[in-house]
Formats: sequence, C-alpha cells, structure tokens
Amino acid sequence: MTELTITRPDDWHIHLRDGEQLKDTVRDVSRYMGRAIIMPNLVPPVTNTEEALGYHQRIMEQQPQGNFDPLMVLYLTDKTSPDEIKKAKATGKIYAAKLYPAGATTNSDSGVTSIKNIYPVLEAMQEAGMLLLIHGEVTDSEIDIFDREKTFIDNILKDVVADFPELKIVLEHITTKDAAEFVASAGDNVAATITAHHLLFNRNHMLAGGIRPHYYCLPILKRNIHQEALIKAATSGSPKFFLGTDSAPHMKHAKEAACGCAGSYTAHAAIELYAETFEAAGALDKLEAFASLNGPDFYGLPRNSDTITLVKESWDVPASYPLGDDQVVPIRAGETISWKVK
Ligand SMILES: NC(=O)N[C@@H](CC(=O)O)C(=O)O
Ligand SMILES: [Zn+2]
Ligand SMILES: [Zn+2]
Repeated sequence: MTELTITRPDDWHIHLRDGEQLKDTVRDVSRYMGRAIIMPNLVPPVTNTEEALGYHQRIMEQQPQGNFDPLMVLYLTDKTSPDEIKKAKATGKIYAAKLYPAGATTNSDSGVTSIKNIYPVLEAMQEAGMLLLIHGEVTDSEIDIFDREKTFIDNILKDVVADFPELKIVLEHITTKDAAEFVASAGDNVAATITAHHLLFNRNHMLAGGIRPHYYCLPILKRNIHQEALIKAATSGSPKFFLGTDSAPHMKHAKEAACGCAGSYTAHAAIELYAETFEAAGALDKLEAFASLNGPDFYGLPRNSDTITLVKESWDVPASYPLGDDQVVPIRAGETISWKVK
C-alpha cells in the first residue's frame, strides 16, 4: 500500500508545555491532529479549573486558524476537592483528571502520595462522568524501575478498578505485556493509550551499543516481549487501545546530561511513526481504529468528520527542531521516516 486515507486522528496524551515553547508544540500537534488531551504537568501544575481554562486560552492563542481542539485535564493532588471536579466538569472544556503518583515522572512532585487520599475525588469523578487518566507506576525505591508498572497494576490499580466500577479509566502510555493483558481483560470502562516509541523500540534500542538519552522516557522502555505484546494490542482491533503519543519535549541539554530528563519527542511525526509500526505488523487496516475511532468512542465524543492521507514517501528528520529559545531532538533525528502526511 502506498497511500492510506483515514479519519482525522486525535492524540489522547500529549505535553505541550507552556510559555515560549507553546508556539512550537502547538504547531506540531495541530498539523493534523483534530484534538489532543493536554497533560497538566506544568511548573506549577494545572491543579484547578481557573488554571486549566487559562492554559486552554494560551494554547488557543497559538493557532490562527483555530482548527485544533485542546481537551484539558486537571492534575490531582492530595488536596483536590470533589467540588473542584464538579466545577471543572461544568466548564465543558475539562475532560479528565490525571493521577501522577508523587515522584513517578517529570513534574510529578505535587502528585498523589496515597491513593486513599483521593477516594472522595474518584467518587465525584465517577458520578460526574469525568475520566481518570493514570501514570501507572509505583515510586518505591526498592521496586526495580522495570517492574514499577506491573507493581502499580497489582498493588493499586486492581483495587481502584474494583472500588469504582463505573469510573472510566485510561492507563496511560502502557509499556508491558502485563498492562496490555490487564486492560484487555478489564471491563469496558478501562482502556489504555500506547505511544509510537513503545511500539517501535525496546530497551536494547536505548542501551545496547551506547546509551541513547532521547529514548529515555517513563515508563521506561522494556524488553522486546513487552514491545511485541504492545504491538499485538495496538493492532488487535480492540476498542480498548488508542493513540496517545506522550510526546514530551525537553531541551536538548536537559536530555544530553549526566542526569537526563525523562521524555521523548514524537509530535513532529506522530501518525507517520505509528504507520511504520502498523505496516511492519501487516496491520495498516487497523491504524484508523487505533488512531481515530477508539479514542473518541471511549471518551464519548464524536469522531472527526474529515480525513487525512498518508503516503509512502521517505523523508529526512532534522537533527533538532526549535523549542522556544532552545532545541528539541526528536525521535529519529538525522534518520528517515517512511510515511508522510499529504
Ligand atoms: N513520559 C515521560 O517520560 N515524560 C513526561 C511525563 C509523563 O508522561 O510521564 C514529561 O512530561 O516529560
Ligand atoms: Zn506519564
Ligand atoms: Zn506523558
């Protein structure tokens, strides 16, 4: 196949950052994504309705045509109130709240220190029909970093799913066979996003023959049996799995450092990178469901009504892109990508 037309996709997990960087991140995501779920881990984080609406406004100011729809998310803390959930929901612009276990990932220090602290909030979310998005990793220093997602599922997520049977939950950026199996066997109210980089790479790509900091993201890349399970889940046609790039820009010097930040940038070529994986798996016919249909269906939103067309045409990825007054090194920097959006 050399050309593929699909319903316009959405990105159900992206980091746009703020300030000087916004113009660059919004330009990339709005090239063909209809909507995106905007992660709230700014500094300081987006913890209430006013901040989310202010951030929404700043994103909208970056797009003259106004054809991109940012869907806002609240950052849950130990202090989030059930009333804040009702208030956020009533705006019609805030679709979800995000659980970051405190310390689990980039800018998560104000996150939740114990799941029980937010049980009243989860109750309010279940009632209001607001989705719970989860960075699913435990933070205990004695748990191996490669096991933190599985331990989160076993020790925390199973209870949340059992205690809130009507709450819609998205386990974000899943990275393990265990997560794929858990989501597949849970009820219809549980789904997962999968990134392009977790479909394309395993930990050998990051660590064999030299350490590659731009592949370092959280949850960390796992061994290839997990990569294979994610490919199987994404291309299975199951409505529980959908596109969430977790494109997470960091300045070049903050990645190429003695203690580098977690996050990989893929918004320059999101659907193109997914197309490569689906093609390699012989499943290009499943790309549209994953990228454009399953996400809105799960969120209870209409599917986009127009289309985009991908063509099989190789192009060179630059060594870096501008990011505010600095640079970001994207995935595939200095290499080629075999699909292009017309
Ligand atoms: N994925 C990452 O490694 N980093 C994300 C945070 C996140 O999504 O966990 C970031 O904000 O940089
Ligand atoms: Zn995360
Ligand atoms: Zn993320």
